[in-house]
Amino acid sequence: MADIKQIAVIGAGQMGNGIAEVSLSAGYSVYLMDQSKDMLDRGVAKIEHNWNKLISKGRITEQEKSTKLANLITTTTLEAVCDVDLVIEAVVESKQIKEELFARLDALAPSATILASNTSSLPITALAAVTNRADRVIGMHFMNPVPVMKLVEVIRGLGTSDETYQTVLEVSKKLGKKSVEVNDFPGFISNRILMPMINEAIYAVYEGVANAEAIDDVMKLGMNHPMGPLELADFIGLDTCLSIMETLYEGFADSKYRPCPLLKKYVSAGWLGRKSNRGFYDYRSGNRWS
Ligand SMILES: CC(=O)CC(=O)SCCNC(=O)CCNC(=O)[C@H](O)C(C)(C)COP(=O)(O)OP(=O)(O)OC[C@H]1O[C@@H](n2cnc3c(N)ncnc32)[C@H](O)[C@@H]1OP(=O)(O)O
Ligand SMILES: NC(=O)C1=CN([C@@H]2O[C@H](COP(=O)(O)OP(=O)(O)OC[C@H]3O[C@@H](n4cnc5c(N)ncnc54)[C@H](OP(=O)(O)O)[C@@H]3O)[C@@H](O)[C@H]2O)C=CC1
Repeated sequence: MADIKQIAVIGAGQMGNGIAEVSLSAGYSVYLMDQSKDMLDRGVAKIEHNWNKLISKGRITEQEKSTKLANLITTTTLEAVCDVDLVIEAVVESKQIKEELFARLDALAPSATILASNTSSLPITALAAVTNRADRVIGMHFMNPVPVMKLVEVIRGLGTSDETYQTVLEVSKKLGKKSVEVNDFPGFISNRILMPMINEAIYAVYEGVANAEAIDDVMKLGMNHPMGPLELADFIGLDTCLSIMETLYEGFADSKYRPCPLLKKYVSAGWLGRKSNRGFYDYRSGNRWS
């Protein structure tokens, strides 16, 4: 099993900054890379905000926060981050972008480096196929919000070695997560089950069965879900939800996964949920409407 000391996280969006946060808290040295300086600044601000909350609750000290922050390096240059033991990719859910990135990572990183993807649904085997290290490519699928949710789905590509799998299990454990082993099929377990429910809730809005609030209330009050499916879709990001549905639809060639036209419409309008302040709810003035 490889001894992991340094982790590079690629993509500083909501998942990337969460993965960086838990990695720093577990004592790893972390590089956080994004193509946008603004996203890096926002990512670090979110990590500091979370730690400030923990300080105010007396769970960590200012000194502990400073020590963890000293182990973080941010950069917009991929070349600057590749000399690490483990890379965790968390860029947008696009097969093309991720494959291009994995090919570049393979060219830049030492041959022993493990390349993990936080993809929600895309085939790990196909990402591995653009590299020359299929045995060291694996899925490491965290849940949102990363600091709170206990699960990591660990997805073995066709060529993932047992050593890579065991190393990633050990890292997940050190991050305080419970791992579940999953084989490489579209949407894995989590999104094969969650996303059709969200898509069905969107169909219910589209067909005028009820408004978003009513649908969310049914699932929260009737089924004890912490968030209703539409609130959760806004939280995940409607662009990500659509990409996942498209992967399921294409991957299984089954019409039961057809993305709802209303979801497509919202994404094409730039209504991406919380991250764009508008989705099934309006977050622009702290106001929410469906
Ligand atoms: C799409 C994919 O590929 C996979 C996915 O991730 S699917 C999405 C999976 N995630 C979910 O389903 C989340 C469902 N929602 C929830 O579990 C809850 O609403 C929630 C945990 C997000 C918030 O919980 P809540 O009780 O409504 O709010 P709140 O009281 O503010 O927060 C509870 C705790 O979480 C913490 N928290 C909430 N959001 C946080 C965040 N973004 N970062 C860090 N901590 C956070 C709070 O600080 C609080 O901590 P303490 O209990 O220690 O004080
Ligand atoms: N949202 C969720 O609930 C979950 C998402 N995931 C998965 O995690 C991944 C990230 O999702 P999420 O964090 O929500 O997305 P976000 O949109 O919040 O963040 C993605 C980040 O990646 C950056 N980025 C895009 N292309 C590159 C690149 N080539 N190199 C470096 N950075 C890049 C984006 O920058 P810019 O804005 O400049 O393009 C953005 O900052 C996706 O694969 C998603 O499916 C997994 C679990 C849960």
